[in-house]
Amino acid sequence: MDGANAVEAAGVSTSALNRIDLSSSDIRQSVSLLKQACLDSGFFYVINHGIGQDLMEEVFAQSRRFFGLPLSEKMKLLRNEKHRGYTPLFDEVLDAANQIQGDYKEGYYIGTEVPEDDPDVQKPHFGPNLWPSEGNQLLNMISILPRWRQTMEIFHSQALNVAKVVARIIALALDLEADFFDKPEILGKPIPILRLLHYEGLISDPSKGIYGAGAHSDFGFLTLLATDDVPGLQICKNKDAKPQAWEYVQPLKGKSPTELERKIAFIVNLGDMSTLHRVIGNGQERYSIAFFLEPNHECLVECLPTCMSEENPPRFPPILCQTYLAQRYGDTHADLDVYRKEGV
Ligand SMILES: O=C(O)CCC(=O)C(=O)O
Ligand SMILES: [Fe+2]
Repeated sequence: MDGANAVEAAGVSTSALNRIDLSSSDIRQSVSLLKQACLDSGFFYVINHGIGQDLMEEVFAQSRRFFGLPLSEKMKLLRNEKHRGYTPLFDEVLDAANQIQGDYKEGYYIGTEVPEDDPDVQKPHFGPNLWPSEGNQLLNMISILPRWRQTMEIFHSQALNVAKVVARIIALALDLEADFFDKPEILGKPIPILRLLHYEGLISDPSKGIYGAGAHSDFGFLTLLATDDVPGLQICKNKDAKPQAWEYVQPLKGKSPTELERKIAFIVNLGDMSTLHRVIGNGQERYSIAFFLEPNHECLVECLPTCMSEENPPRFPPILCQTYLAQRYGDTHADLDVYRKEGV
């Protein structure tokens, strides 16, 4: 497969991931490429995903505008207990054992808009979003961030569609019916989380425990990741190897067969089962947009029927999606009391 042709770049090899073309009518080929990619690393590119380049660039531009605001303004939109809003530097610690301070990145969480009068608002991760133009009296954000909410809502909804299309190919690759994950109890009311990320121009130093993002696997079903042109994402295919070998995943701009413009491809990784990955800063500022698709709160996450047998029993006990997410978010994010104590 492509991945075998790793090329050397600045001392760290680059993993050439398979590309799944969502506009292709050859579904068998897509399934086979996805299956190979998942057996190899769980990472692949999705090209021709249908999200227009203009929208993609608008999301990056809006993200830059938001993170460019003074910290005092961003802190007014500090993440709440529903995990919506701004996460400052070091809020997340993805690899506590190897990091001195936490992730050298700031972020912004946006989820499904669930109004206060909707019964679902009781559920963790569900609630109203925090929007920069709202609840902020001191700064007239509307003039600074025009169309911010609109852009994010459109992207959130289109990314969810892309993720669901990818989920169908994953189902086929697992010898399941294409709509296996579309069942009401699995992706009927999923938890789709958009996260804008900004890495300042820091040079990481693994020997000193300084990382853009510490080594981790994601928490849910699958992640779509769009990045700017600055490299930084690295994967480690064998977490048990000593020493661990890390390879870069390069940003990819795929050429659409029907359009001349260059389109940003998504890097996809299979959530919790994904290969360990991290972000290494090279001194350049970097922006990325992550979209995490997690199943319904009450979905029982358990070994799939086609992935077990008598000789190969499930490796993990079943767990409710919301229980697992609560554990992982709790383990990796700062306690909000820290900020209360700081008087935010
Ligand atoms: O910014 C990136 O390239 C990766 C981010 C990531 O892995 C995450 O947020 O889970
Ligand atoms: Fe990740």
